[in-house]
Amino acid sequence: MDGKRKTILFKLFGSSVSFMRRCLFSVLSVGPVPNHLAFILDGNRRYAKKWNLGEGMGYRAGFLSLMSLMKYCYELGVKYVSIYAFSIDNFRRRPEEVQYVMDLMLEKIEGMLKEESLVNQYGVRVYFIGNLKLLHEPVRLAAEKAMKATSNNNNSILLICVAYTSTDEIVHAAQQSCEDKWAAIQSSVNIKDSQDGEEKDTNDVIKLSDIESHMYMRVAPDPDILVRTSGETRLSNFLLWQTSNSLLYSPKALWPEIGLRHLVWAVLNFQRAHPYLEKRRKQP
Ligand SMILES: CC(C)=CCC/C(C)=C/CC/C(C)=C/COP(=O)(O)OP(=O)(O)O
Repeated sequence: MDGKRKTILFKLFGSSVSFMRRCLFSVLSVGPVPNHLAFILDGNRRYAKKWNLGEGMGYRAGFLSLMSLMKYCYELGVKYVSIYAFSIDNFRRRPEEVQYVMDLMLEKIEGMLKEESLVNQYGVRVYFIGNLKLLHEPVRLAAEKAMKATSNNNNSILLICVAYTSTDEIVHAAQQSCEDKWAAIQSSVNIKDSQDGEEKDTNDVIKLSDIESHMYMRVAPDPDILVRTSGETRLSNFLLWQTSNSLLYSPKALWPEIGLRHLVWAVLNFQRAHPYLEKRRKQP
């Protein structure tokens, strides 16, 4: 078969697969579609080992899976996708491994800024979530640039958790809330001193809403589903505050092996559990 025919056949195959996927999503959309999916990308190094690849290739394969899954999520109508891309604990890995992931991130973030990228194709707004000061400088700058460049996109939201752990997020939010409260108390004392007026209500109790308004994840609702690949059933310090009513799904597949069937299975399970999850959410 000559090259031209092969290309035509390849394109035909591609468009019929995408047509069937869209039909499948139309059927799935008859039930409730999750608004927010969160993923722990586990098993990249094991994938590389399994296929005798260099460790770095595991991460590269992981990035490709991430792109396909994001595409499926947005086609299905999921508005928010969160990923655990690098935890604060991951900085304790071998320096050359950390450097490899940072270089890969830099390369991929720069790719996101290109016009033909998935992010621009689907109108995705990107947030980098976490203690960004811990990132290598070029990655932090690229992350800030990507957040700014996509700030007018509003079809879907991608939250990339890097230099993130839940405990760090909670401590940060608690510290910020205390600082705000302290500043409010100070300013009310100053007003009282200068005006010698009526005492202002300076409630010095920190409320749940104060903490929540300082969480890094405040820009998104709580996840409906949390997926952790490679059969692990631990949360590993990811979104501990936000997942008390999320459906947890832990397929055996390593992250680079995750695909459409896992997404469909997760959504079907969510739809089955939906009445119960909704009831839990409405409880005060
Ligand atoms: C720009 C952007 C979002 C890039 C993301 C790139 C990417 C795939 C990062 C994954 C990093 C990571 C530490 C995954 C955990 O798997 P693991 O290495 O712990 O695998 P293991 O469980 O087999 O050891």
